[in-house]
Amino acid sequence: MNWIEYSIMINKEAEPVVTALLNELGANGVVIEDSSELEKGHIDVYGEIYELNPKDYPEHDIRVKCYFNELVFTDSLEQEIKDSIAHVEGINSEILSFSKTIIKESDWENEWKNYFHPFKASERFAIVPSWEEDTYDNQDDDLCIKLDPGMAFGTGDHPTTSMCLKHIEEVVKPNHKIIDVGTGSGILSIGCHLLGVQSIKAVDLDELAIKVAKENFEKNNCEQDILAETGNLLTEETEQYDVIIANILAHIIDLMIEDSYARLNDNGYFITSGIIEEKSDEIIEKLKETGYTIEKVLREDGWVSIRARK
Ligand SMILES: C[S@@+](CC[C@H](N)C(=O)[O-])C[C@H]1O[C@@H](n2cnc3c(N)ncnc32)[C@H](O)[C@@H]1O
Repeated sequence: MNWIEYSIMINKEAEPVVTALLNELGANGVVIEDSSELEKGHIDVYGEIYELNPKDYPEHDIRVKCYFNELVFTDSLEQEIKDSIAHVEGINSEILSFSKTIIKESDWENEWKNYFHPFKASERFAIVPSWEEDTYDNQDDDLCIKLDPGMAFGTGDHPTTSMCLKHIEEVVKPNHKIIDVGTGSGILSIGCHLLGVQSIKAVDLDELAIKVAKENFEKNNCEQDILAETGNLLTEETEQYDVIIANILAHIIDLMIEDSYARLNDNGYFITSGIIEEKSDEIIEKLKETGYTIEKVLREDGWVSIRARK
């Protein structure tokens, strides 16, 4: 089976809404190539400054690349993507353009290897792809999440994920019981496990995500402690948790706020992310109305992540 790499040129301001839309329309993996990255000095995990390859970046604005299984990427889906993005508020139609490439299954792994290198996602967590595991020099004693991106969202380089990792490293304790809703690659569950948590449930609506998450749990030797299964938000949950994590999208998080409150123990944490700036006040208001105290709000590149406390 082949994959479709769909590339979309957009203006920077539209990035959060466009990536959110692509995730909603079923994209498996979204990569952002930002021309302004080329101008920054990048420091690798060894503290060395390195240069990005200009070939991988657009000369101006932002290129969003997203990936679809060729069987689902129909003409009507392509049209729906074009129409939805053309109607995004603030989209610059002079910059907007679309292009499509077919990636053979056999080339897929190498394609990711070009993009994906070890990096620090937060104070304590580093993300290390399996093919660089043996050569990674862990000078800072980072907690290393071994990850191959596969076809599920969650490589740690998206601000919505790294902001969750920042909340997690601040509040999660080994005795906590945790549910990771919309686990994707399983990255946040692996992070919790590295902090010593032994009771974790990871759910996702998407069967493929659960398959990839399980593979990643095995790579991190935590498959014994994490129960991974398909599920829709918290609708089928009957147990109580100390921490509920959900990096999805504002309108989906909205649907689970009341259930999250009911499923949390007193003083428990609800860590949410995937909320675009424009929706954050609405979500914060609803969290407060439900009974939560807002403990910390992180913001990055137009995305907001909220830590609420019961
Ligand atoms: C943005 S990704 C987050 C992945 C990972 N947790 C991270 O932080 O990088 C959102 C995930 O939520 C899943 N999802 C979307 N709607 C869902 C629902 N109603 N119930 C459970 N999972 C859902 C998607 O399949 C996707 O894997």
